[in-house]
Amino acid sequence: MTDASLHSASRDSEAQFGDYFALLKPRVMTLVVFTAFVGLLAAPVPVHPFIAFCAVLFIAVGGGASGALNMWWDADIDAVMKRTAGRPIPAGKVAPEEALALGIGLSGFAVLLLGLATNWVAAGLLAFTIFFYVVIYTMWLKRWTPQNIVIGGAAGAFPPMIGWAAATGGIAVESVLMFCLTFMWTPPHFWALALFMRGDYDNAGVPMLTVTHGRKATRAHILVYTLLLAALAVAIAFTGAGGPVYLVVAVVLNALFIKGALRIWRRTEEDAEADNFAAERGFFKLSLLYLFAHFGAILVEAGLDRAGVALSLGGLL
Ligand code: HEM
Ligand SMILES: CC(C)=CCC/C(C)=C/CC/C(C)=C/COP(=O)(O)OP(=O)(O)O
Repeated sequence: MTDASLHSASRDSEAQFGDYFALLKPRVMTLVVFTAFVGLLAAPVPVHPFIAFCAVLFIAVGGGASGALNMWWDADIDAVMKRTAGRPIPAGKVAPEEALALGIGLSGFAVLLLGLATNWVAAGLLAFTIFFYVVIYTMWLKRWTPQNIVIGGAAGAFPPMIGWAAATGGIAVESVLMFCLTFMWTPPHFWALALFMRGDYDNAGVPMLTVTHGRKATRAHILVYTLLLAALAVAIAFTGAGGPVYLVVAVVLNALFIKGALRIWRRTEEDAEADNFAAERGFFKLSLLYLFAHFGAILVEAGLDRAGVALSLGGLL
């Protein structure tokens, strides 16, 4: 924290439910929760629908709580970035200590109830993910190194492993592959946004790659990570998590993603200024579809596997 005064600022007006809800970063968490949901349903262990619902709910609450803690700690930099200046704390709607209390309270609630509803491996992973995002990424890496999101991306990659652990009580090759896919996806996802958010991170003094190494280097980094991601994403088709449907989705989306990354790499700042970063904005949107479609395909493959097992069992009877 560089500006302690923000952390003790008082509220301008009465907070509404929507202001507290906004602290949970609900839009980002939808995709996070979807990956956890896929991790849970892709596991080869049937889970009672009510337990599955509770598990996904508690993972969502834990994720949201980590967002509130991130906003509490980052209130000073959020206040100077255009994209985040309207968030509940810098906007004076919610007092920092309220966000802190909400974040800690919901984190404890989510971890405890996930443990009681499923098992303590899943609850431990959820606690570790919250810790990683809040302490390792937000409090330490984000303001220290341009590798912040490469290492910190691990936080966003754990949810499918939490889902899988909720169903099985453990960790498996498939859940580690889902982690790796999300982990490799995070840098291109975020750096595309950093390119078109231009001055925000400079103004806030956050050492994002765009600030420390410039936009040209960031464009090259996006391309390299996209190529590595594509190799991994297509290889997953030939593992227990993949299959023919996944392969088609991965080939199509990775071809589009590589095309987008190549286009971004070739562009100069003048090209980007001329069309207001259209290619970079398009690539960021494509990144969201990319992850959603890959996890959707993993879910379909798990469903097909189960249908196959049911059919062969039916044949035996
Ligand atoms: C450390 C890793 C990550 C970083 C630094 C990052 C950064 C960001 C940022 C700064 C935004 C704009 C957020 C805003 O609207 O205020 C964003 C948007 C988004 N991110 Fe990420 N992200 C990361 C990981 C993830 C993960 C793992 C997921 C999902 C699995 C994800 C899903 C999304 C979604 C769905 C949006 C769009 C939200 C909207 O529509 O407004 N992100 N990301
Ligand atoms: C289950 C569980 C605990 C899930 C956590 C998932 C997780 C760590 C998601 C990270 C996504 C995210 C909002 C990054 C924003 O980075 P930032 O904080 O630097 O972005 P900002 O500038 O928008 O605040």
